[in-house]
Amino acid sequence: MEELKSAIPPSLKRLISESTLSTIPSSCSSLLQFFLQLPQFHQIVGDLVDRDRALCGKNKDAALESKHNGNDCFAKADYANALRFYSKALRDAPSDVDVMGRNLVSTLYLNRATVLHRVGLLVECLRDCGRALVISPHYTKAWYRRGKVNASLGNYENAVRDLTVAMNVESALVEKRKIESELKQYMDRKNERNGLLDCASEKNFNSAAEATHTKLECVSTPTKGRGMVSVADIPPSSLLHIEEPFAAVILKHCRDTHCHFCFNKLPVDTVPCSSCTIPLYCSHQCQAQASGQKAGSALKSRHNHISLSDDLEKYIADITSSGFCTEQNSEHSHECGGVNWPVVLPSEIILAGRILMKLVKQTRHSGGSSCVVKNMDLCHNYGDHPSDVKLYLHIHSIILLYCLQHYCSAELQVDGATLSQCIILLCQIKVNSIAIVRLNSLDGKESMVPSTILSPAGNSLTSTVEQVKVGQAIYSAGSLFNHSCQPNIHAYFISRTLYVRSTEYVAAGYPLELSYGPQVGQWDHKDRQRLLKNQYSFSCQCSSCSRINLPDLVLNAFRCTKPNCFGAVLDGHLLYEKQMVSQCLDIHTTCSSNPHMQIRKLEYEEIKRVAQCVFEQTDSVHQFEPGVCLTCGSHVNPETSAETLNEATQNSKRLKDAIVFNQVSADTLSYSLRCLDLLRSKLHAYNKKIAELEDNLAQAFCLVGELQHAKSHCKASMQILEKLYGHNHIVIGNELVKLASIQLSLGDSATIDTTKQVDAIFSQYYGAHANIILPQLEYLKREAIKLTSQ
Ligand SMILES: C[S@@+](CC[C@H](N)C(=O)[O-])C[C@H]1O[C@@H](n2cnc3c(N)ncnc32)[C@H](O)[C@@H]1O
Repeated sequence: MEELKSAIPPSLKRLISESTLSTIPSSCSSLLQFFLQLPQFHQIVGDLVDRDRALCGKNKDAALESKHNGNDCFAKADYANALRFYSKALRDAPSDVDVMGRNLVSTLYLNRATVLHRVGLLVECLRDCGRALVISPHYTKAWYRRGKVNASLGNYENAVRDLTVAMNVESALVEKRKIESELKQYMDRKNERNGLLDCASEKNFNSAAEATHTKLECVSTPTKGRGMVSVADIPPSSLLHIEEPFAAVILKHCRDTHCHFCFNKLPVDTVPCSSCTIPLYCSHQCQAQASGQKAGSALKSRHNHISLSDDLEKYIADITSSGFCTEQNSEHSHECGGVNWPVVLPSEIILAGRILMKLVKQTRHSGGSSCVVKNMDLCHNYGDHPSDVKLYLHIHSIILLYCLQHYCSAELQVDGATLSQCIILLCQIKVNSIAIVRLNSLDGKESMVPSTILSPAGNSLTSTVEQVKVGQAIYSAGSLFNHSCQPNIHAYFISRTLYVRSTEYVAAGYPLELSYGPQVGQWDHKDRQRLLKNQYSFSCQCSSCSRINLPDLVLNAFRCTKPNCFGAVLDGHLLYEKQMVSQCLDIHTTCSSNPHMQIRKLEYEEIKRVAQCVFEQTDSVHQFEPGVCLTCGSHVNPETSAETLNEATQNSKRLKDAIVFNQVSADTLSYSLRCLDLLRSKLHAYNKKIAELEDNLAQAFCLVGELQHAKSHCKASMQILEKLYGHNHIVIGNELVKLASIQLSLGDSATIDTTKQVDAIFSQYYGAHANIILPQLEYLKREAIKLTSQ
């Protein structure tokens, strides 16, 4: 793309940079005309769409080579590599190739199932057997393996059914006899005990069913365009909104780790797309929903002179037909077949392609004749984008439409009008797309494994959770929620479904606002404003940005050197308009009458304590000089403090590296403790840098097995974060998870109270879904109860 960009003459670049909403069609047409005469353009488009140059297509030879390598590794009992090679072979294998009379894909699934059985991954093994049978229902070895693994799971009823089918489809007499004798053993055991449920179902788990009972309304706001309110008062933790995405796409860095449809972490038994090597799915269901392909042909027992009971017929039908097919949701079909553009172009462009194709299909289904794609009812701000973004939008719209045209040339014209709509769509995506996130355990464990947190010394890790962005999606109604730096609602995801829940009491008609990223306590006012401007092109007008907040004053502040003064010394200029100060003063009176603002009342006294003078001079614009205490007016030399800060920041980085590489030495710890003393002597007690270092020290002490120290540093970090975020914020919930895991390792009876606090916060943010979002929670609760009952 850089090559194309540099070929554009300055006059055309100027035309694009000066383009407005009404002139985009003509600037697009001019750029298109220019590109059409440019040989590099045709070369680039050819590389992206030409099937002869495609690198992501199925490849029989590559699949056979990986299969061979997998077999070698299996023979040497190198199961980890055998698994890797079979998965790679599955990714490359064309779906219609037979090797030695057997479909290659089903053979590979069974080979992988055998490895999974060997390494004890029984449920995964059962699923792979099912996948082999969906493709080859007469595959004796797959029925046989299925029977064996069901027996290993104690599920003798299904083991008997599997071996009965295996025996019936097997033609060799010797083999039949062998199966028969095993079948007899399983029948005896079946009679002895009832087995577990067949847990190889490919259906998605059923998330705690909960309905929304709150009626929301889209209203027009004075400063933020449209916004959402509730028609009635809402208690905390009410589920307000559930929505499937209009379109969604996985982010590039998660392509090999997360399912391309539901965005959950991939299991070891991944399911690749059946027509290209790009997407990986966690199940046949996700594969079918993304590609609109239906796998499988049922075993026709009657035609094969096999006589089976009705119960067994139904059992076979359940296993051998994948049963998943939704043509409407086939979001990947236009990207499939091995062409390169879905891998090369940025995720937001792929998302735009998915939306355009969905709109084209909707037009087709409704019998619409227009070939021009209509726009979504979403806001955008084309005019506010800088020149380089406008150029990027123009170039990528042309490229994208050329790529899509190869799939549906009749319905998508590459002309000024369609290109203009594509650009608007890309702008809408920039403003309205929502990042799909997952809570990940930083110690690399999805769920808390007892040994990692219970070891009393050495290699003990706290359970640390962080949010990771895995996908990007457009939710039509979800994008009507505005942003607040102190949000009163919380958005989260189960698979790709968006859930929105209130986190505090919200009065009827009061704006329901979530956080697009930066929050009070995390960043100060100017950094929040800068990020929202850069990323979303708006100046935040939320209530927290319109008045003084305690976190904004102290987050990056130095401490006052005068004894007993708790005042903050700012690190840079801070400008407060009169209105922002008086709004804060008003809170004191407003709070008493307004129940949903009670929490602000609590903050008021604290703000006053830290920044008295702000409240004493309410008659002008306040410009605070750096280096002057907000409370007593004493002077502090910010330069010497800044030096200390730099040194401490360097050390924090070293400590973090030592934690990542598990190389925490006594020297690193004692040096970090000296830095902590230094930070505490120079920075305001609520400065976030102190919290970060305390947090790192907690983790470092955990690693060397000094859990008492780990506990006190964890608590010290939390005390600061509570001042910055408030007691019930989800950030505090995450900190409490760490504290509870340390307390548990210490056998500390306080664990039960900590887990109760974690439970309360997570329930407020996730309601009945808390245990799904944070599987560690259930474990912590159980272990804490055990501890108290000992
Ligand atoms: C996802 S949309 C929200 C719905 C939007 N207000 C509408 O009318 O469609 C994001 C846009 O809403 C506006 N917006 C959201 N939160 C805002 C805030 N705190 N301050 C100012 N504008 C905001 C900005 O124009 C932003 O680009």
